[in-house]
Amino acid sequence: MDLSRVNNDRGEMRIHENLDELRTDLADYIAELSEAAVKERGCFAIALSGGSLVGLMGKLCEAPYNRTVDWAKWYIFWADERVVAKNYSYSNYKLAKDGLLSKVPIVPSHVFSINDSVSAEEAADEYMFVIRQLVKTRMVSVSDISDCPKFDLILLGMGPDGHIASLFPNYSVLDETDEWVTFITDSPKPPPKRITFTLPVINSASNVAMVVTGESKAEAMHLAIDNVGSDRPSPPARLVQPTKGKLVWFLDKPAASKLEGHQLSEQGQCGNHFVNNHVN
Ligand SMILES: O=C(O)[C@H](O)[C@@H](O)[C@H](O)[C@H](O)COP(=O)(O)O
Repeated sequence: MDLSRVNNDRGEMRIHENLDELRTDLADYIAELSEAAVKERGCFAIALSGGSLVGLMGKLCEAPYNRTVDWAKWYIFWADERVVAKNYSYSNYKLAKDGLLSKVPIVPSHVFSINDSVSAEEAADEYMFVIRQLVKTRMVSVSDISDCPKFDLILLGMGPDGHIASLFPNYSVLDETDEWVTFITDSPKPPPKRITFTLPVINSASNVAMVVTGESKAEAMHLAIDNVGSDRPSPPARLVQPTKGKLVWFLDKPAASKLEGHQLSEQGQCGNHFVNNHVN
């Protein structure tokens, strides 16, 4: 696999030559984390997002992963969800069900989708209650420095404006520290009503993967990673900083194209952030 890997204070960057290689690397990464969590604590608590992410996880439905992953031990959540009916094309649950969950032997009672028949506020409260029960039984671990749930893996995409989950730039929910799950009713990306994990929950996870592809994300990636100075906007993605967990960025070259040092590393030289380390 032709890939450049770099570690810096913003996590590990994995920049892929093409989407097919990114898909394989992402499937390997998720399968390895699942195996480690099942070995260590008997189950794997994973939170998904919407957008292109589920499509990029598609290799998990294929050999060898469809047979080797211990699907019965997976407990599935959503880091954010649109408050719409589950059969509606906007639903992140439907996206994941159609693209992944219906194709592998997941236990239906391990799939924790939101209540879509109540208000966004009630859906967020109920979802927090559900997670609280699972933390009590340790199906979801708990952070050792706060009372936050510690998911084994939270998978996030990023919008061109730098939003993650349903935490959009300049929204007050970015400052929410009391709740695990909160809501908005005026999302700039449709549909308007959404629930979302808060930053303390995201940053308490054992592992966070940011999966970001396409040139439209290049500027937001630059603002999320590089030291751009306080006069430039700081996108929500910059606030993803797991306290004790590990952060990995899965990028394609267009998404990475504005990162400092990327062009230099493309020419085989060392940039500020990038040292080419080709892994086979
Ligand atoms: O439900 C949602 O809208 C998402 O969870 C959202 O945060 C998404 O992950 C990003 O907007 C990236 O989406 P793309 O990968 O499709 O650009």
